[in-house]
Amino acid sequence: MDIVTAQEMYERDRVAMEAAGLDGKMLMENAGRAVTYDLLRHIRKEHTIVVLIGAGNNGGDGFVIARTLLNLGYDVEAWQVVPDAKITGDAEAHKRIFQASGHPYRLLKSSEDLNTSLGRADVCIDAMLGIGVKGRLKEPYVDIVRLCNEKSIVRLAVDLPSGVPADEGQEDFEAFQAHYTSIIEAPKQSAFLQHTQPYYGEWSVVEIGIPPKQLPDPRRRLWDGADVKRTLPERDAHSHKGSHGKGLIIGGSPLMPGSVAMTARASLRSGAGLIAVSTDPEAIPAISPYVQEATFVEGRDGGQVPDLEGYDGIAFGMGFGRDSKKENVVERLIEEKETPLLVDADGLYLLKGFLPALEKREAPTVLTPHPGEFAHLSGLSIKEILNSPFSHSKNFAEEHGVYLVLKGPSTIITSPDGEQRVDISGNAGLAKGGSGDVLSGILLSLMMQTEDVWDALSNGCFLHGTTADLLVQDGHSKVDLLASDVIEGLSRTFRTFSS
Ligand SMILES: NC(=O)C1=CN([C@@H]2O[C@H](COP(=O)(O)OP(=O)(O)OC[C@H]3O[C@@H](n4cnc5c(N)ncnc54)[C@H](O)[C@@H]3O)[C@@H](O)[C@H]2O)[C@@H](O)CC1
Ligand SMILES: Nc1ncnc2c1ncn2[C@@H]1O[C@H](COP(=O)(O)OP(=O)(O)O)[C@@H](O)[C@H]1O
Ligand SMILES: [K+]
Repeated sequence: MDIVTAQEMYERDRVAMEAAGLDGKMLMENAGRAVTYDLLRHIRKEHTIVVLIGAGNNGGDGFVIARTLLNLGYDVEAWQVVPDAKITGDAEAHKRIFQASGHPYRLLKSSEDLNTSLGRADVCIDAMLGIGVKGRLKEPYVDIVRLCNEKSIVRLAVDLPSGVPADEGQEDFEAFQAHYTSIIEAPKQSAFLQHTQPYYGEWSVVEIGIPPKQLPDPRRRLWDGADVKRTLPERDAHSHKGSHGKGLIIGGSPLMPGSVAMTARASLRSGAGLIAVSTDPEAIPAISPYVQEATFVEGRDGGQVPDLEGYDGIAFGMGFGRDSKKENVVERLIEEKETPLLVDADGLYLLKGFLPALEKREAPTVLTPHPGEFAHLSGLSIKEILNSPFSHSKNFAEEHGVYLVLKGPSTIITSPDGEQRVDISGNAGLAKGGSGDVLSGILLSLMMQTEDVWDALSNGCFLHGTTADLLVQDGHSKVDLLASDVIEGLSRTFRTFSS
């Protein structure tokens, strides 16, 4: 499923009209009807419904929705919240159809009247503003949004909760707080950002007849379970341990042995053939009982770098420490240019001074920062990153020729040529030390089992988050879930998603 900006969405409407001959009124009818049937899942026959209709095409959708609900026999009050003169174009055409169908609407004169109406209602449908919103809401929208948000009422939004910008990069807004949003055609960037996503509530996407084959590719999409089923490699019956990758994990220290232990165990639980660990010898007794299948390699004494040859993939950094004396390891890893390399956690701090050298590497380099680590690497503030994660990730990945996995509730995975995939699996049970180490292990393992690093990373993020979701659905809670539970839960997720 594509993820679009407002501009890209307008472009889709244009393509539908010019290339396929659909006209705007037809699209609005399709949109309004599709949204109505989607919203009906949240409405009961005995409910009283208020539909709020704004000035643009989102308001036009509102007239279609109100008409469809009235035709179906629901108890609906349609409120046009702007003067008649503001309803123009396709929206005006649908207003005429609404009236010609014998349905009345109420015109907002004072918010007192609307307040009374909302006070009687069970459900409020926000068809005021969509992707056309510019800047902060003006009156009368601010007042109405506040009234709706303070009422104990089911709040459903059409396309976007009014006031929420469609695109990243805008933080100054006030908006309708939806319990559920029925998104038209494709999710907008703001459905995935920390500061705007909560306004959507739950959401899903309705199809309105725009022909997919005619559409430009935004090179930004949601990665879901169907994608995983389609791309996760099968395990060949005649395979041997060498066919599934021999991985090296460099990390851990006497005070942080657990991180590398979890990475190694997660890697093996995700199908890696062999895993070797290079760590401080003092940490080995703490690691080996937890992951008996792993071997240990020498070479961390006195700042020595282990032998890096003969591996199908290397993961570096978890629990390693940030002492700059250890930077020699980074230099050596970059030189080992033909082996895929994943860098996480402390490794990302040590890597910062060597970013320009990454372009020498021939095999893929994968960086897996959370926003704090990405801020350190990029020199941006965490706030800048959270406000515009799509563009900052893209710029960074393209500039340094790396795969960037920017972790969070919506994880954005960017390829060196700027294509993006978003994984929204996972829950706050993962907001705990160790979750990232487990993810690194899964990613290392999947990277070694396919030529397609891009799919491996996307699948790894999905399997990690989905495992946490499955564990929380049954057995665990978000409070008690541990990173090590996620490792043990992988078996169920692989059973579900492997063919
Ligand atoms: N052919 C199309 O273009 C289709 C559009 N659709 C709907 O149309 C929406 C986009 O339509 P529009 O481009 O008309 O945009 P909107 O419906 O978001 O409305 C734009 C209007 O809001 C006003 N406005 C903008 N910012 C404001 C602010 N901060 N405070 C107060 N008023 C503000 C503008 O002056 C303009 O009148 C989509 O979100 C979707 O719901 C659907 O009907 C499908 C087809
Ligand atoms: N609230 C959340 N919802 C969904 N996923 C989350 C949430 N918090 C964290 N995660 C996921 O958990 C992992 C945490 O990684 P990271 O921050 O590196 O943790 P650590 O370094 O403590 O192991 C990432 O994959 C991230 O996407
Ligand atoms: K809306």
